[in-house]
This record gives sequence, structure tokens and C-alpha cells, in this order.
Amino acid sequence: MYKNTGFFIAGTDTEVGKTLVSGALILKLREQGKKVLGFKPVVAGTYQSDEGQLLNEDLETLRLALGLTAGQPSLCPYVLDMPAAPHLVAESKGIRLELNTVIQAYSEIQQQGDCIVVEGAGGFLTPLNNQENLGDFANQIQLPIILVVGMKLGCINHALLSMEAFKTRNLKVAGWIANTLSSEMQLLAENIETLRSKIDAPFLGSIPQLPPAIKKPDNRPYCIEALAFAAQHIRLPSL
Ligand SMILES: Nc1ncnc2c1ncn2[C@@H]1O[C@H](COP(=O)(O)OP(=O)(O)OP(=O)(O)O)[C@@H](O)[C@H]1O
Ligand SMILES: C[C@H](N)[C@H](N)CCCCCC(=O)O
Ligand SMILES: [Mg+2]
Repeated sequence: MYKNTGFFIAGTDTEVGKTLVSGALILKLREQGKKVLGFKPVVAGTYQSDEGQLLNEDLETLRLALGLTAGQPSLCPYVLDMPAAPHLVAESKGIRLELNTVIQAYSEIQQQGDCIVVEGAGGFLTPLNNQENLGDFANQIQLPIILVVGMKLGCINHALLSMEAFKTRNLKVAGWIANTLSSEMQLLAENIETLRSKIDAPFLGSIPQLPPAIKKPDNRPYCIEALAFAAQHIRLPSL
């Protein structure tokens, strides 16, 4: 039913660098001459562009990496305004997020390219509604997973719980990435070593802190230089 070519970028939590990694992987796939597409099942949080458009920072980062301008094509079926748990934001507007709608939007987009990079939202099991979550979506589309571990205290447990959730669903894990966050954790190298010894999937690299000149502005997309910086530090698994 699906081409099954691409990656699902999962995170140990929200705000761990999934967007940075998604953008970086898109650049690497484009370098190989692939026609790449991007997708996000739901976004929560918008900003107003200078032209007055309501945009989302993750979708605009994906668009920048893909070489697309703002707006078309739509890379996400649900754009919610409040930066909070999507099912709750939707509920507060009288909307129910539906897995079927997400799958339909995904299937239209993924047919348009050679491969697709799907960024999850929050951690792996973020709810869509009271019955369905993003793990169900990942299970249906069956893309190999890349786990982004946000390097902060507690990430070992979060990484291992995420790995268990992938295993339970028989999902292939193409690899994992250690992403240093805006404040560098204590014993960073030792934490990465512990993760390497415990995660049963290829280690694809570690992204250092972004240099100050290219760090992400609050509530705005990453710049292309930040995505290129991250891309230099990670390896692309074969498709
Ligand atoms: N390597 C890094 N160096 C410095 N700051 C970073 C790095 N990676 C991520 N950050 C910061 O961490 C924050 C979260 O990153 P990002 O938006 O990529 O996370 P996410 O996992 O995509 O979050 P969400 O669940 O909202 O999609 C951003 O403000 C970003 O600037
Ligand atoms: C709005 C935020 N940046 C993310 N896109 C969504 C985070 C959902 C978290 C849900 C939860 O696990 O509590
Ligand atoms: Mg993101």
C-alpha cells in the first residue's frame, strides 16, 4: 500500500531535536539526488510571518530543508494554534484528531516522491485522541524508525522505554542519534557510551550544541546553516 521508503523520526520526548534531525536527514537525502518529501502528523503552535501568514516552525523547517516555499504543498493535516498536547488543543476547539485522516494525508504526500521523512510529535506515544496515538500511526506506515535522544538527565530511561515501544510493535529501528541540547549535560560522553551499550540499534552520530550564530530563534524555524551543521555530524542509514 505504501512505498515504505524513508524514516520516521521519533524522539525520547518533545523538544529533543526531532526537527533538527529531520531537516538534516532531508538535506542528506537530497544530496543523494532523491526526491524527498516531509510529513508531520500534527503540529501545535503557530506564529505569524512578516506577510501575515499563520505558520508552524517545524513545518517551515521541513519546507526549508525540502527547498519548498511557505504554504504548498501541505505537509501536515492538522495545524493547531496552541503549543500544547495536540489532542487537548483539538478537544478545546471541538475537533477530534483522527488516525484515518493522518494516514490519508500521509498516503497522498508519500506518493509524490522517492522517499519521505516523517517527524513525530512529542514522544512516541503522543495521543491523537482517547483511543489512538502516534505509535499507531508509526505502526501503520511501517517506516524504519530513527530515535533522537535529547541528551539530558533522564534520557537513558526515556530511550530504553522508547526502544521497548518500538519492539512491541515490531518496528525496525534504523538507528539512533544523540542530540546535545542548548545546555550541555554533565558526563555527556559517558551518557552516550551507556546508551551505545544498551540500545540495540546502530548509532548514527552525535550532534554538538549549535554554535550561537545559528541557533534556532524561539518560535521560528531553524536556519539552513543549523540543518547543515547537524547533517555533518550524522550518518544516513541506507534506505
Ligand atoms: N544541537 C542543539 N544545540 C542547541 N540547541 C538545540 C539543539 N538541538 C535542539 N536544540 C534546541 O532545543 C529545542 C527543541 O528542538 P526541536 O524543536 O528540534 O525539538 P523537537 O523534538 O522537534 O520538538 P517537538 O516535539 O516540538 O517537535 C529548540 O529550541 C532548539 O533550539
Ligand atoms: C507542542 C509541542 N511542541 C509538541 N509538538 C507536542 C508535545 C506533545 C506532548 C504530549 C505528552 O506526552 O504529554
Ligand atoms: Mg519538532
